[in-house]
Amino acid sequence: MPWSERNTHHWHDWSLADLVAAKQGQRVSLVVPARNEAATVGNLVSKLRTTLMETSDLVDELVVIDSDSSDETARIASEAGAAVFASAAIRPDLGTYPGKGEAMWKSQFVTTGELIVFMDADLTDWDTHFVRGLLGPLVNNPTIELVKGFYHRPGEHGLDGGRVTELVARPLLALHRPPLRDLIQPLAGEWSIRRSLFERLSVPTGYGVELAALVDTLDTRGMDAIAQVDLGRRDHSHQGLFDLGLMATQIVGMMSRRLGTGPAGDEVGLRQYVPIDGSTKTVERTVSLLERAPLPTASASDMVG
Ligand SMILES: O=c1ccn([C@@H]2O[C@H](COP(=O)(O)OP(=O)(O)O[C@H]3O[C@H](CO)[C@@H](O)[C@H](O)[C@H]3O)[C@@H](O)[C@H]2O)c(=O)[nH]1
Ligand SMILES: O=C(O)[C@H](O)COP(=O)(O)O
Repeated sequence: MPWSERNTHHWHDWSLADLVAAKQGQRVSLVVPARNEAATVGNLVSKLRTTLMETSDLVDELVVIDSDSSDETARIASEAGAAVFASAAIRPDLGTYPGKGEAMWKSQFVTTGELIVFMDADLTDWDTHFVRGLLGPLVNNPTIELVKGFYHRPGEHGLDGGRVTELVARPLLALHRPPLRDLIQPLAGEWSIRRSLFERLSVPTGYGVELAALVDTLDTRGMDAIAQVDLGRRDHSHQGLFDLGLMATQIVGMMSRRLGTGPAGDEVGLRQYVPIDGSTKTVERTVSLLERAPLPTASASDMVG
């Protein structure tokens, strides 16, 4: 039976009660990295808390990592019932960098669960069963170490992926890691992982984090350590194409590094051109390709370069 049949599941394959019973002895940490998500984080946290912590025992801790927000994200998340940590304030001795991957990497120092579930904070169409689905394979199958969500993305460009998924992630995987083509949403922000694996991964501080986790899990553990789960429908707030260029650069940079063809340093200069008043403005953007080293050896000067 091919991987896509063996290791593809649906969130309703497991009941909440069965999962709570099956996870016995293992703690679950739900981690939400958030940068300026005041509009959505409160509702997200309170729904997750009520359903998965108060009326059931599936999640043991719900942690929002505030990724240098300049809005009310931290206060709103805290009032909704999350434990909130500023990414920059976690282990300051290790330094601090901007980015989603950095927030996720730092979460390891303030969580205790053997099982970690990540969820984006900007979801607009979602439900708490996402967490249930992402835990199903981890709780029930000891060989599974990383679980990726996938979903229908309503109204998105007539395809089921986003713009970076279709134009960057899928082509990169086709060229360089064909087994991962079976992942329907390789960039999904909703995924879960055993702590024992996460702490051994190099973690790009920016948006390369999702694809790097997949590539490195494939390379070190094989496809049989990965599962994917149909979570139904999902929608989120969308970045403009200009900013997705930065995300794409980080993802291509992460892959180049793994192919041994990455740039010498941890930064690249992305040049973009913006039409303004009939002329073209050149915008220079510095894009970080920095990666945090696997946890046991990490220190401020111990970055992957
Ligand atoms: O510096 C940052 C940037 C973003 N975020 C949070 O990360 C999540 C996802 O960020 P977003 O900018 O909405 O990403 P998308 O454009 O939706 O990108 C998709 O693709 C990315 C690359 O794989 C993934 O990291 C995302 O989770 C996935 O939703 C949100 O909660 C953000 O608040 C941070 O915590 N720090
Ligand atoms: O998965 C992606 O490609 C990014 O999340 C962007 O998605 P979008 O094109 O739907 O905004």
